[in-house]
Amino acid sequence: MNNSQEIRAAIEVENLSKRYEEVDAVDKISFTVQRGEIFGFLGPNGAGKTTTINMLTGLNRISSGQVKINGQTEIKKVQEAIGIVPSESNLYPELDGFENLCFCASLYGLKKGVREREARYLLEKFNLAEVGGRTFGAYSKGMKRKLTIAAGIIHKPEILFLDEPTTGIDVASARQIRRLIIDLNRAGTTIFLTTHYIEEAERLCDRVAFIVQGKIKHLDTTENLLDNVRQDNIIEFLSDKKSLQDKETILKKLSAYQVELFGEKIRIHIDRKTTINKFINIFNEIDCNIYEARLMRPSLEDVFVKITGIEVDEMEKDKAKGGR
Ligand SMILES: Nc1ncnc2c1ncn2[C@@H]1O[C@H](COP(=O)(O)OP(=O)(O)OP(=O)(O)O)[C@@H](O)[C@H]1O
Repeated sequence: MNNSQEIRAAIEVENLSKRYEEVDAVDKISFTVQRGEIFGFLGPNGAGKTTTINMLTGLNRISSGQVKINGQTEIKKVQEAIGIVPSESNLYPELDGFENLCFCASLYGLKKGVREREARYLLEKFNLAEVGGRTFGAYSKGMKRKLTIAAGIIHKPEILFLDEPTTGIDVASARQIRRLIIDLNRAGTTIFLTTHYIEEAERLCDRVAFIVQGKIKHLDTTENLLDNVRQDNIIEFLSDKKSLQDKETILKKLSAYQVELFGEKIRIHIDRKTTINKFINIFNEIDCNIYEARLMRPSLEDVFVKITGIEVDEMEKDKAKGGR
């Protein structure tokens, strides 16, 4: 690794492993997170995401390998530079929201005036001002998650670790949290997050590592991962039953393409450069009515399934119970 890479790297991981008695929870993983990135660790239950994040933040002992945060191997020396948001909240149920935030800020040595000001600011920013005086134990799941994130950033860390930030919360709260993550990143925070929601990784992350059974199966920019499957674009035309009666003529006219006809729909597999004008002309020639055209873009989900062979429903169903 050359010097310029070293300066830019927020997190460097080399051959990191964690072995529990029976299980290689994390098995010789290596990756680097650059300053200013949102880096996602995507994998099914039990893949090793939490174990990894815990080793990166000093909460779990490393079996072998090396972690550097801001070039430091000793986590204590960079404690103030990092913020940790665990998947299960670590806040005190008997303290109210404001007190919890002030307490976390005191752990980082913030003075009373500063921590109270920051706590008030964050309660406001996270739409929790009204419940700032309510005990944490009485918060809803979404409120708890937001306050836990607020607690993780009260000391303005350079690098934020988020373990499953939107698991088990409703759609609106999940969307708000994603917005907050993007805002934090735009303000300069490097983000390392774990998720088993592919859509979340696609929306948020600059780069994504697929982790399965403790190993990184693939690591690339979200753009490159999507490029893997974008050659397989499909355009779907909505027609009507009468227009689609003469299937043979339609298929003959479109014989240069892979075509599927079903119900009132015509699906045509195209490459990225194909425009839809030519199809409209063809449909006009054969008196086929078209009411709607829709480009069906493949998603990160398609890439994930292609690379790991894991069906997404399997991966997401266990944790989907709480709704998002
Ligand atoms: N304290 C422990 N003792 C023994 N095995 C453990 C321990 N913690 C985790 N494991 C095992 O290590 C593997 C990885 O677990 P980990 O919690 O890191 O996965 P994960 O990807 O975060 O999963 P999830 O999405 O379900 O939280 C699993 O097989 C798990 O059973």
